Amino acid sequence: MARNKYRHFAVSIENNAEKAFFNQIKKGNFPGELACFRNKKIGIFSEEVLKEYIEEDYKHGRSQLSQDRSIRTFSTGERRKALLEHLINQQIEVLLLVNPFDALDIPSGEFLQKHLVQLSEDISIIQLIKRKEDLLPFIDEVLLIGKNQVYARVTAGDFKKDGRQVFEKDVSIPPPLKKYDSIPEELVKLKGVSVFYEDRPILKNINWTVKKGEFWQLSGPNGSGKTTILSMIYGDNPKAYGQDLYLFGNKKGSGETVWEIKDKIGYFSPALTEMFQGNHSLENMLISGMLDSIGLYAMPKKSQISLAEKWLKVLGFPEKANILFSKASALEQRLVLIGRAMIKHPPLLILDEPTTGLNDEAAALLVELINKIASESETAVIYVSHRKESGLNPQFIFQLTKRQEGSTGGKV
Ligand SMILES: Nc1ncnc2c1ncn2[C@@H]1O[C@H](COP(=O)(O)OP(=O)(O)OP(=O)(O)O)[C@@H](O)[C@H]1O
Repeated sequence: MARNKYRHFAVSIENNAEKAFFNQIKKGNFPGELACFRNKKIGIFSEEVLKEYIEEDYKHGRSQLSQDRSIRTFSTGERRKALLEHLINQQIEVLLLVNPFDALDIPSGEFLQKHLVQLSEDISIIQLIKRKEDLLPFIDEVLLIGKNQVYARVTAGDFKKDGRQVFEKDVSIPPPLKKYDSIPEELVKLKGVSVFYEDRPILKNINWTVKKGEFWQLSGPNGSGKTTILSMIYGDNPKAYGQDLYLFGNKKGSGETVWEIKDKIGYFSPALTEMFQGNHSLENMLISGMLDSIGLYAMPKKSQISLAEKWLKVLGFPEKANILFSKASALEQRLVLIGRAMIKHPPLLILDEPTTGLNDEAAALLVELINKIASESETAVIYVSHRKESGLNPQFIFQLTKRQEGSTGGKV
C-alpha cells in the first residue's frame, strides 16, 4: 500500500558501479523503475555536492550554504543540515540522497530522518544506501544495481536480512622489518585540555591517556570535538600548543617536529583514498608505507617486496599485487591503505571513521582487520567513530559528551 502519493526508492549499488550510475543520472538516463523521474528537477544530497560548496567557500570566503560562518568550520551534522535546507529552498521535485546517514551520530541521524519523513509527503525520494540499518522507513522497495543495470528488485524486509561475511583469519599480521625503539609507556596524554573557537567552548577539561598497545574507540556525537582532538594529536591544529598535551613523552610544540611525530603514527581516513589516485600497484602502495612516500622512486629491497606480499595475503587478495590502486575496489583501497599505515607497526594507529561509505559486508571485513591488527600487534589503536560499530572489540571507549560549556569526556 502506498503511504503517500509520491514514489520513493532505495538503491543499493555494487561497490564499483557507483560512478557509472551517477554519470548516467547526470545525462538523464535513469535505470529501471527510476525512469519515472526523467525530466524532473533533482536535488543531490551527497558529500560530493558538499565538497563543491566547500570549494566555493575556499575561493570566495563564503558559500551559498552559510551566511554567518565558513562552512568549512561546520561539523558533519551541521554541514548536512545546511545542504538539506539549501536544496529544499530550490523547489526540487526529487531528492537523491547519497548515504545520508554516514558519519552522523544517533541524534543527528534521527533529526535528519524526521525531516526526510516529512519531506516524503511533498517530494519523491531516492535513497542510495550502503548500510541496511539506514533504510528510511517510508521506503518499501530496494533496487539492486550493478554496472547501471537494475538486476533485482527486493522488498525492504528482504533487503534487511543479514548476510555478513567474516575476514580471512588464517594468516597473521606480519612483523615489521625494523622495530621502533625508545617508545615511552604513555603515547598520548591530554591533561585538562580545553578548546575554544572564537569564544565558543568546544572541549572542556579533557583528561585522556593512551598507553602502548591499547585499543581505544573515541566516540561522541557530531560536533562534540572528535576531529578537534585528532587534529591536535596528528595534525598541526594550533589549539594544541600551550596545552598540557604530550605525545610520546614530549609536550606538543616542544622537542619533536610534526614530521617526527607523524613517523610514529599510522593514519587512515577514507578521505586518504582520494589523495592516492596515482598509478601505483597495490604492492607498491604497501611498500611505500615503509618509505613514507606515495610512489616508489628507488627499487624496493627484496625484504620489502616480501613483506608487502605477506600483507596482501592477510588482506585476502595476494593475486592482486600488480593491480593499479585506482582500479581496485573501494574496500580493497581502504584495506591496502590500512595495511600501508600499519606495515611498520607504528606505536600508534589512528583510524578516522574508517567504515564511512562502505556497505555492511565491506564494513564488517574492515572491522575484522582492525580487530586483528589490535590483537596481533603491539600497536595502540584509536578508532574514531560516532557509530557503535558492530563487531569492533575495543578495550576502552573514550566518550565525549556534548555540553553548553564544552564537551566533557571520560572512559566508559
Ligand atoms: N576552525 C573552526 N572554527 C570555528 N568552529 C570550529 C572550527 N573547527 C571546528 N569547529 C566547531 O567545533 C565543533 C566540534 O567540531 P569537530 O569537527 O571537532 O566535531 P566532531 O565530533 O569531529 O564532529 P563530526 O562527527 O560531525 O565530524 C563543531 O561545532 C564545529 O562547528
